[in-house]
Amino acid sequence: MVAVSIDGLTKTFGRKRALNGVSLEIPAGEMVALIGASGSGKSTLIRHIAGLERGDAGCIAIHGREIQSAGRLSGEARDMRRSIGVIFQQFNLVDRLPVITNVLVGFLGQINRLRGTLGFFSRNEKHIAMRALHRVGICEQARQRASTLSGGQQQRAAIARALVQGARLMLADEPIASLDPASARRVMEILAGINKEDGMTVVVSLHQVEYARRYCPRTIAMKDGAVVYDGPSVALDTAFLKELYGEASDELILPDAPVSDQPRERPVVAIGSGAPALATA
Ligand SMILES: Nc1ncnc2c1ncn2[C@@H]1O[C@H](COP(=O)(O)OP(=O)(O)OP(=O)(O)O)[C@@H](O)[C@H]1O
Repeated sequence: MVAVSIDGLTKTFGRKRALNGVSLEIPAGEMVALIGASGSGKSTLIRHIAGLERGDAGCIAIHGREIQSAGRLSGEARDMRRSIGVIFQQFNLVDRLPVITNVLVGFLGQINRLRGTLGFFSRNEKHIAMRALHRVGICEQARQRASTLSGGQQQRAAIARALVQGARLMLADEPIASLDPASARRVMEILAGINKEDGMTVVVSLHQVEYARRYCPRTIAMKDGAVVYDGPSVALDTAFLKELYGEASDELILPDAPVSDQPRERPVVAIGSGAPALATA
């Protein structure tokens, strides 16, 4: 089963072409990193996959169902969003509410509106929410206000909410950008664990390539709204990354990136060629 299928997606904001003919497929159960310099189009792509933004042209299907095509959202988009968990850099929790309530919000698409508005959740729903918090390692903080959690804990609560939602596809937009290295590793380990244990498809945009290499077998790199690399993360070499990130490369490239003649095993799109090039293994 293909989790995400994108064909010829284009998006322009004013004169800025944020997405330029993006086409790609992500099989269900993969964990994929999305990398690229600031402004390359990562967040815009994630928002389109999530059905939160409409493209100008092209289409996107999630688990074989079209969520948008030629600038129109499908009538099923709202329903489909339930199977898509989205995590943002800024956690998107309600600060004044307890952590457990924030996680229970994940049920809102599944229960009737009145019950959701009044905040009546069943024993079983509370049990599921506690299990999700246990899974991300913060069940002891369940009764605390969300605002009292550390950044890493807040991000873990956001992941728990996506689990409760019953998502099959997790889109994480720079989930570790504002975390210290230890918290960032913990969040990435949780995402990798969910991917391995539940077979959840995970697409995660990252600034630092080190995390892509460590946790994601596949990396998609973007530049100026286009996919310029799609292949194994281990094959990302220093020369390519310097070209991808330009001046920012010193901050973003892992120190032990392999040398440029590292063998590549999968088809890649190379910077500058504009066309897919089959690299040799
Ligand atoms: N709502 C918007 N209105 C106008 N321009 C936008 C909008 N959203 C994105 N853009 C522009 O589209 C381009 C891609 O932005 P996007 O946020 O997707 O990049 P990014 O790779 O996620 O960057 P970063 O790593 O800094 O978050 C940028 O030039 C950005 O300014």
